[in-house]
Amino acid sequence: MVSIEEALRIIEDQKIDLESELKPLEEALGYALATNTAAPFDVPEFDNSAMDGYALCGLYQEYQLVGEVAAGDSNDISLKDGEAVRIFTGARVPKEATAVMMQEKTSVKENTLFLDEMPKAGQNIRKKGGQLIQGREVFEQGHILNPPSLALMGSLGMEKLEVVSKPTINIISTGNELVKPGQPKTEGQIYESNSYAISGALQQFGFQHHKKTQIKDDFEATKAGIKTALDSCDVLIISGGISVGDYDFVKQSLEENGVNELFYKVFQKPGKPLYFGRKENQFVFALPGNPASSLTCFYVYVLQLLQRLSGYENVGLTTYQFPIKHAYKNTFGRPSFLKAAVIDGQVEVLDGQGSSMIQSMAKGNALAFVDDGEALNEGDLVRCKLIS
Ligand SMILES: Nc1nc2c(c(=O)[nH]1)N[C@H]1C(S)=C(S)[C@@H](COP(=O)(O)OP(=O)(O)OC[C@H]3O[C@@H](n4cnc5c(N)ncnc54)[C@H](O)[C@@H]3O)O[C@H]1N2
Ligand code: MOO
Repeated sequence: MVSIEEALRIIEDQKIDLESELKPLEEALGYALATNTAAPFDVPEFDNSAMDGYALCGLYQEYQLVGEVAAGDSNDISLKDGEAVRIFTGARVPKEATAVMMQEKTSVKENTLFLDEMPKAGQNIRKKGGQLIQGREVFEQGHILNPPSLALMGSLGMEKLEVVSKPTINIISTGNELVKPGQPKTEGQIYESNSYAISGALQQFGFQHHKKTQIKDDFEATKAGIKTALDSCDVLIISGGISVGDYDFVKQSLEENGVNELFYKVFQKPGKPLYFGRKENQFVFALPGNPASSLTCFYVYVLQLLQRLSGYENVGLTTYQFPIKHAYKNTFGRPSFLKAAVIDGQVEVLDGQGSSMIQSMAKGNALAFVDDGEALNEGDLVRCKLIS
């Protein structure tokens, strides 16, 4: 049995080879850049107007109007002192322009433009290179592509990006008692639900599973199912069958498939029988079958590895500290990740902390960490990971 810290360190210490691929912009969200990126040209590439209005040559309150420039126009109007052109947001500002005045502060009589106030030099002109200078670094390798990053790369004309590949993930659920939702079930059977939590949590963080299978509690079937799943994934996530019962065949089946144990059992609640192993460059998590245990282990351990395999530098859920709304003592005999709700900056530990209880986790939004035997008074700070 290892401590939570030891388990996390073992995951962190794994040597990992990253691979990269070209991704179209539309599919690159959430990927880490595999290379440094420099700006191929200045952004903006030319001085342009920040307003619909008039581009002015010289600083006066009255101008002679000599034409119009719309966004996308490439014609070059040259202005003389005391002249102005009608201009629109994003349109190229003539070289000689001193400022742009927004149209609400102007009036036009015949060909003469009158301003309500004196313009200021440079006003409402977005300067060439104001955001990025050609050749300078835009993003370092490892930058995670969020929506504004995609916009920026698009504005640099980049259609495909060299990104770190994400791992291929397979899911196996084990248990004779499990029936797929929508199918008839007999007494003693339950509907399979862990795989939906895992595939949902994968999607929540920009991953997706490749194949999902269900295996009976049978040694040969478990061994064969694991072998098949390992044929097509980088990370295998198994739920159930990892404890010490007579029908728990996962650990032995992993060994027989050449997977080396890196840790088994963590001193924590929920999720004590968590297993982590490796076979060359493939990783296996066997999550305890209890629904709250398997999902908690995903958030605390599996996510970290998936993000590292994707080239992320900062991995896992951030830990925040919130004052607790009520006194609480952890009497479970193990350090605990408690189902909790963070509301208005305060954390409430929810009823229904059993490892099989998923409804409290579904209604909450956080895992609150309380150490073994720790007694908290109202207002004490609690470390929380926000899960939704
Ligand atoms: N003698 C001991 N018994 C148990 C121990 C122990 O230390 N000694 N540990 C308990 C703890 S803690 C946990 S957690 C569970 C984990 O057991 P398994 O990983 O072997 O899980 P199962 O026995 O297969 O299932 C446990 C529980 O969860 C339900 N389950 C399983 N898979 C699913 C699924 N895909 N969807 C919905 N529900 C699922 C299953 O029906 C069981 O109720 O072991 C304790 N026992
Ligand atoms: O550790 Mo188990 O996950 O308490 O139920």
